[in-house]
Order: sequence, then structure tokens, then C-alpha cells
Amino acid sequence: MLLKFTKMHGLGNDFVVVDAVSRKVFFNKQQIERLSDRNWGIGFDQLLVVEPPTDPDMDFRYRIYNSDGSEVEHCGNGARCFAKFVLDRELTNKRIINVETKRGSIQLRVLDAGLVTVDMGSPSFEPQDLPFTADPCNGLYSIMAGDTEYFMTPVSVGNPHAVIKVDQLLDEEVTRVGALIECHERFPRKVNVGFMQVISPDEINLRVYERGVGETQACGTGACAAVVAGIKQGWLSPKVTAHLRGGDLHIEWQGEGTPILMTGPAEKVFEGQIYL
Ligand SMILES: N[C@H](CCC[C@H](N)C(=O)O)C(=O)O
Repeated sequence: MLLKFTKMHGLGNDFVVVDAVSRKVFFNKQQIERLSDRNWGIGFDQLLVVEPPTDPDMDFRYRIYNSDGSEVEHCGNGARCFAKFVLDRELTNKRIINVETKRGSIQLRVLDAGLVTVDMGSPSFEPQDLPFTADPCNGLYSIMAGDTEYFMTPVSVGNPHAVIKVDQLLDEEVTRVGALIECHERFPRKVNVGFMQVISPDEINLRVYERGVGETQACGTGACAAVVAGIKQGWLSPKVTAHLRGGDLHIEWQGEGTPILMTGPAEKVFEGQIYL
């Protein structure tokens, strides 16, 4: 089967996007792993499959697969690329797009200058929503990574995140500790691990070791998780600029029960086709 795709990225977090509205397409785990391989396939962090909605009130459904083939609930950078994709392909002419995802519905607002604001839904700090098992100590959770104890804030943004506040962002720590916590026994469905350096109440540096991928150039849900964790812990203000390796995201959260708003770019790199 000849598969047509579009290669895109949000701040260097890269995607292969497939139109399954015009023609149904299904992928098995082995196909996704092969396509994601940067030597043997196309190469991507996530595969995004755009489908017709199952809910008549929605415009589309889109499914998200990590490079290891696991299907996940939410992808912030992917949502912005999804919006650009459906407009570029004239699958819609709406600038406010309602989308079904595995975590529920999200709303995308396409702005000028190639920016998209995503209503990411409300976060949850309840461990059972990640899921995560542990006893808190004053709102932080201790976890051992190797022989070192880390204190983190577990946050669900529809997908699970563990946010660790650090004084410095060190390559070795992100890689080693990220891998250890991603697969820690206390996270039965694994977890995305964010390393957050607070510069000021409205500015952070952030690196994310993503579940099912490894460290990426940027993570939209990770930026949302880090900001809401920082606000909950009293370190951050309601509007924050998150500096990721690939660029900046603007995150806003007004507190419990309100949605997180994320604004950032989406770019198309090339179109291609490949035999599955
Ligand atoms: N690795 C994530 C999914 C992609 C998230 C990230 N690419 C984003 O922009 O939010 C997970 O397993 O939950």
C-alpha cells in the first residue's frame, strides 16, 4: 500500500501526519516502529492519524502514536500541527476546530502568523488519574532514581507527567533519570518526565524525557504540566513562557477547574509517500 504523508513539527517535536478522512488507514505496532525509525523509515517522535469524528459535535478525531507504537491520550505540539494540516488540505475552513482525542475533546484556535492556541483541557493532580502510586509529603512526591531521591509533582494533562524542579538542566541527568522514572514501577502506564528550571515567576527552562520516545526538542503537554505544577507549588504566575530546546511556548492557567491554554507555532517540512 502506498501511504501519502506530511512531515511536520512543533518546535522540533516532529510528526508524520496522515489523512485518514479521505481514506481509512490502520497501522500496527511494528509498522509504526519501522516508520518512526530515523534510519530504516521516515523518522518521527509521534504519528498523527486524522479521522472523521465519532461525535457529531466534533469536526475531527485524531489519534496519536509514540515512536514505540504506543497510542496515547494527548499531544500538545501535535494538536497545533494537526490544525495546520487540516486547513492546508482544505479538510475544513474553520479557524476554531473541535477535535476528539483519546483523552476527550480539545479546541484549537488558529491565529495569524502560523500560531495556534490549544485549549488543552483541565489538569489533574490526583495520582489515580495518572496513574501513580505513592505517599505525598507536602504536595511533593519522593521517588528514587538509582540511588538518588527526587521530589516531583505528578500531573495529568490527559497524559501522565512527572515534573521535577531542578537548579540546572544537565544532559546526563535528563537522559539517565528521565529513562529511570519513565518506566518506574510507580507509574503502571509509564510517564513523561519534565525537568523544570524556574527563571522567574513567568519564565521557565524545560527539558522533557517523553514516554515512549526519549528526550524531544519540545513537549507541549510537558510544558503545560510543568507550568501548572509550578503554579500549584507557588513558584509560577498564571501566564508563563516556557523555553524548550526547540523554542518557546506560551502557557496560561487560571487555577483549579479552568483549562490550560497553550500557544505556539506549527510547521510543515515536506510531503512524501512510502510503501507500507
Ligand atoms: N510522549 C507523550 C505523547 C506526546 C506528547 C508531546 N509530544 C506533546 O507535544 O505533548 C506521551 O506518551 O504521553
